[in-house]
Amino acid sequence: MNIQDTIQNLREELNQHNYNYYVLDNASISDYDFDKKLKELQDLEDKHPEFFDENSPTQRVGGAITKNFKTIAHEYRMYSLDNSYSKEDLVDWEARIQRVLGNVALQYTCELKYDGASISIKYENGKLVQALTRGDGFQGDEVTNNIKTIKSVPLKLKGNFPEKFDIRGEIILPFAGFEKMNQDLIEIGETPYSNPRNTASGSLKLQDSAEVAKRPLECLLYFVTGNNLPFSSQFEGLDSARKWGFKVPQEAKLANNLQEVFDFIDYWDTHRHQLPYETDGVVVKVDSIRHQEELGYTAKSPRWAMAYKFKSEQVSTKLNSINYQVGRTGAITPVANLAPVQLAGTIVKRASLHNADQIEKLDIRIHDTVFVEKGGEIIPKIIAVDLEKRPENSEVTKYITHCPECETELVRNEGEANHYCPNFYGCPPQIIGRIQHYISRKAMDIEGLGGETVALLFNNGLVHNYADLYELTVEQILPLERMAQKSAENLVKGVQNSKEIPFESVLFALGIRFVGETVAKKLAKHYKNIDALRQASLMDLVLVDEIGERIAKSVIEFFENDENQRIIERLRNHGIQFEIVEKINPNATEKFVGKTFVVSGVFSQFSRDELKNTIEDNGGKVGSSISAKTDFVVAGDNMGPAKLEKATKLNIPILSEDDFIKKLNESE
Ligand SMILES: NC(=O)c1ccc[n+]([C@@H]2O[C@H](COP(=O)([O-])OP(=O)(O)OC[C@H]3O[C@@H](n4cnc5c(N)ncnc54)[C@H](O)[C@@H]3O)[C@@H](O)[C@H]2O)c1
Ligand SMILES: [Zn+2]
Repeated sequence: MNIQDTIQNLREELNQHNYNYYVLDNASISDYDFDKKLKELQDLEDKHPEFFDENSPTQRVGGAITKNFKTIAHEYRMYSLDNSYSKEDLVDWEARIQRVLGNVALQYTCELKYDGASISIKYENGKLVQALTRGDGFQGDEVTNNIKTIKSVPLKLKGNFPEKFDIRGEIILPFAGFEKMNQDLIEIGETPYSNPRNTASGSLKLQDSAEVAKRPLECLLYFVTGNNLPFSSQFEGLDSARKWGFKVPQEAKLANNLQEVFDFIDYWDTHRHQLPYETDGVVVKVDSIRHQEELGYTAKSPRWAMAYKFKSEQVSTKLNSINYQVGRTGAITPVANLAPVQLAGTIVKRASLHNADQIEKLDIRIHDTVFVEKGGEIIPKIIAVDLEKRPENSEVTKYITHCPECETELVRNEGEANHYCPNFYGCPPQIIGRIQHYISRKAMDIEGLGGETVALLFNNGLVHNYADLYELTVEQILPLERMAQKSAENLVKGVQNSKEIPFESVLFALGIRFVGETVAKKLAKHYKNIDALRQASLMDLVLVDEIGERIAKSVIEFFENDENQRIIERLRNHGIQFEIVEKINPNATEKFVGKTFVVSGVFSQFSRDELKNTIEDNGGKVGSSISAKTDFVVAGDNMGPAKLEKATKLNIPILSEDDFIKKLNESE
């Protein structure tokens, strides 16, 4: 291949990766490999300036605009950052700067590099007016409504702010929130998200801002841009932004020379794992804005800033074997057993392999030497195989075809990543898992009974499903390992007490696939009792607010099953709550009887659920979409434009939150 073709191929390949990464939020190579290829291209282009192309990925910001949002041009361009991987790179950078500025003394602002999705937010007269993604740097997606749902983004500023400016920051998902989201997904049998960055970036592009509001996103700010700004350095800029009400991390430091920059880098290279969010490096910025202006920009990044990337914590180790775990919903998860190795402060023995596709994509084989990385995931993951160390007689991994626990043939539904064991009622880990879920805190909250005891009860033939729990006696339990009179009595008592648990938690406890806590609440509220839910048709179910076809089908399948019907009858005979107990609200009135409301947007004094409850408590109905039957629309902070248009067209009065409260307090 000649040089020109090599360059062309690299450009095409990198463009495809950019698309996967920025548009689909689904990278197909590691960042490390991506950066290596980009560097390779840069080197070739430097050596062969005759093949220069302003559209090369080395010359352009990698992101892209999507078609799902309004495209708007940035008033001030958004740039990327130059990368450095060593302190020598920074020394060279300072020398380049001093060639431009002369031998002036330089101060640097050092900041952490937050790993999320960049955002530019425009404020006018102290009010948030617009938020754009970086897009291709010239124009971005308008995601104002989604950004407004993030609690740390001020809608109104305080203090002495300029009349008009843009502020730049990063939308991130802190580890705790990310893990909670994943825990919720795992609980209902869904595949967890792969890392916080992609999840944050994907969240920005959701169409329904009410969905975005549920995600624990945060916005960390690092740069103010505009005309006539009231500060003359980056460090002062950060401080001003803090005073106007923005969340600007306090870790930023002013360094008086490169040595102090290195100290900052060294400190955070070891302490970054204690931060509540992910950072992949440090950003070093020439502090004086006058100097920044003098230095200017390349096609892709400012000359006055440099990202220093931490070496991602990677180790190589041997893959000894692959285990296949069966979850409570029957989903199969392959797990790699590794030769124990030290990584990011812990000893790693296992790594997630996700699913069959992942194994095939990376061509992971037993006895391979693999690279393991610890990112924002709960357990580390394998990112590549060291092919040079592959043993000669190595064989392609054959994914299992039968359940390792019950030997049933596995199935894989179209469009799903995981294989399933369909032996719902005979596969031990599924049975045990279902009972463990049933007794868990958010479900039936059974005190005196833990996950291990459930397994013990099952293995001793005492329970086969959660209805069996209610027939356990102290005499039956006592002979079990480590079981004393007192604990046996507590167990039986705990089980009996669970008869008080309200219907919505019972519905969650049943463990219907895709029916998590929130969905269970919705269904309980809508149908009021289990018989109404059991008789609901597919059509009927999907009409319930926020219930999609996938959930609806799963509910129907659950109730069609004879075994489930029998178990439910037994639970009913034991006195489990199968209908909602209406709370009597002393503030309830009849003032909204016969009126249908549609609620849209985000509110400051109510959560959406509280607002809906208030309407219902006062006799009104809450509709899911605007139609001729709607009497009022209650509009929060960022009602969707389509809804607004529809309401106006149909001449339906739109109430602000304040209007609604006024109406509520009006005498009848
Ligand atoms: N794996 C893949 O397929 C793939 C594809 C494309 C890009 N990538 C990865 O994405 C990265 C390149 O993306 P990029 O062009 O957005 O550059 P970048 O993420 O390396 O740096 C620029 C961005 O850093 C952010 N940032 C965070 N903290 C900041 C701070 N304190 N000050 C200023 N900016 C801050 C800003 O949003 C800015 O846009 C590389 O790490 C690359 O490996 C990977
Ligand atoms: Zn099985």
